[in-house]
Order: sequence, then C-alpha cells, then structure tokens
Amino acid sequence: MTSDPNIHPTVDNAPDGTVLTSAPQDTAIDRAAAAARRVVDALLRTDPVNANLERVAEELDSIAAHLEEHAPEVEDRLIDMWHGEGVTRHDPATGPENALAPPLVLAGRADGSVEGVVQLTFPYQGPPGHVHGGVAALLLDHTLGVANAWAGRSGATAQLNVRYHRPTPLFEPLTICGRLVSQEGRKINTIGEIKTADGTVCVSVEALFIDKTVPRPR
Ligand SMILES: CCCCC/C=C\C/C=C\C/C=C\C/C=C\CCCC(=O)SCCNC(=O)CCNC(=O)[C@H](O)C(C)(C)COP(=O)(O)OP(=O)(O)OC[C@H]1O[C@@H](n2cnc3c(N)ncnc32)[C@H](O)[C@@H]1OP(=O)(O)O
Repeated sequence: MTSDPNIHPTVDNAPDGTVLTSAPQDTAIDRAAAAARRVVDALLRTDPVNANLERVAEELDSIAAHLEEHAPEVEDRLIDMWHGEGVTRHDPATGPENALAPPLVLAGRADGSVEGVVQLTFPYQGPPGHVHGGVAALLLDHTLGVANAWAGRSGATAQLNVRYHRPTPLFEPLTICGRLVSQEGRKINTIGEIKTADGTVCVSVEALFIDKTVPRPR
C-alpha cells in the first residue's frame, strides 16, 4: 500500500510492482491467522488414526473459546474492520487476518494489470489433487475487484462468467491476474486468468462490475 492511507494506489499514481493487498506482517494477529491456516491444512494432511486428535480437539476448542470471550459485538467489530487499511485485511482471498485466505498477494503492473502467485493445498481441493472451482472463482472475483481499484474504479460484481479450461493443480505455483478492459458509465468490464508456471491457462473469467458506492460501516 502507499504510505498515505488516504491515497488509493492506481496505475496512474503508483509504480510497477506496487503491492495492492496487505501482505502478512510480523504481528500477533497475522501470525495467529497463519498458524490457524496451518492447522486447517494439517488437519487434512494428518493421519487420522495416529494423531492424538482427541487432545488436538480439546486444545483447539479451548483456543476458540478464548477468542470468542474477547470478541466485541458484531456491529462494533464491523466498524473496526472497515477502518483504514482494514479494507484489505479480512477478505477471504487476500486477507492476512483471515485464515480462510491463502492469502493471495496482488501487485499492480505498469500495463494496468494486477498479478499474484499462490500455491494452494488440500483445504482448497475440489477434484482429486485439483483446485475447487468455487475457490478459483473466489480468487478471480477478488483479483478483478483489485484490478478495478488499480485502474481507479470500484464496483460490485454483477456477473462473473467463469470458463474452466482444464483442472487447476494443487501444490504448484499458480499465477492469478486481472485487468479492467473497458468501461461505459457505471458498467466496468474486467477479465482474468489462472495459469500454471508453464503458462497453461486453467481458468479464465469475464466479469461485469457496476460502480456502486457501498458505505463503510460506522
Ligand atoms: C464491493 C466494494 C468493495 C469495497 C472496495 C473499497 C475500496 C477498494 C480498495 C481495494 C479493492 C479491494 C477489494 C475489492 C475486491 C473485490 C470486490 C469483490 C466484489 C464482490 O464480491 S461484490 C459481492 C457480489 N455482488 C453483489 O452482491 C452485487 C449484488 N447486486 C447489486 O448490488 C446490484 O444488483 C448492482 C449493484 C449490481 C446493480 O444495481 P444498481 O441498482 O446499482 O444498478 P441498476 O440495476 O440500475 O443497473 C445499472 C445498469 O447496470 C445493468 N446491470 C445491473 N446488473 C446487471 C447484471 N447482473 N447483468 C447485466 N447488466 C446489469 C443494468 O441493466 C443497468 O444498465 P443500463 O443503465 O444500461 O440500463
């Protein structure tokens, strides 16, 4: 992000390679979310017979209870979440504070596109050894939203047309990219792709966004 939180980085005011999402930091919340991510992954990897899962369940229950005890009312938490850099810290695609997010880190390119590389594991599985189609759509929808912001626009997804060309592999670096291609009034057309390291396109999307100001909770 740019140093001034009031200026949203766009291709016109920020350099090639500007990171547009919140890369994980060495803070307790980011480290806790990263640990939770590892737990979700490890629960799917572990041998369910040999691991001492009774104890694991007890310990995880106790951690969840502790976090819940310290949770403010939802309305208050929402205001806090959407404050300042909060916009990019909680979403399920790039949010470092969200254990469901891989998290994908996206950077803006001088050609107007945004791009990030991510490697997905068992929690994101659909077909055996491959990425769930809904997860691919989620990551692309969000990437396109960030591409719109990099182009100086924003909007709600009105249509997301997803084409699955071939199964998207788990455990391999995937490049996810997007770019705004045209706009007419409030209508914004944005495209994106997921590719493997050798350039093979696994998923492509074409989306229509409608510019609409969604007020932040306050
Ligand atoms: C989303 C805000 C996020 C906040 C971002 C803040 C800062 C940016 C910073 C960083 C960026 C970071 C993250 C952003 C990343 C990802 C974003 C994810 C986006 C989402 O995940 S978002 C959730 C899923 N999304 C919805 O939950 C939408 C539900 N829906 C609605 O809220 C309305 O439905 C809406 C708003 C779509 C339209 O409603 P509306 O009342 O404003 O507009 P209206 O209906 O008048 O249409 C005006 C003209 O668009 C045409 N039109 C409308 N809809 C169409 C459609 N579906 N197909 C074809 N044409 C359509 C009409 O035909 C008319 O065309 P014409 O003018 O030619 O007659």
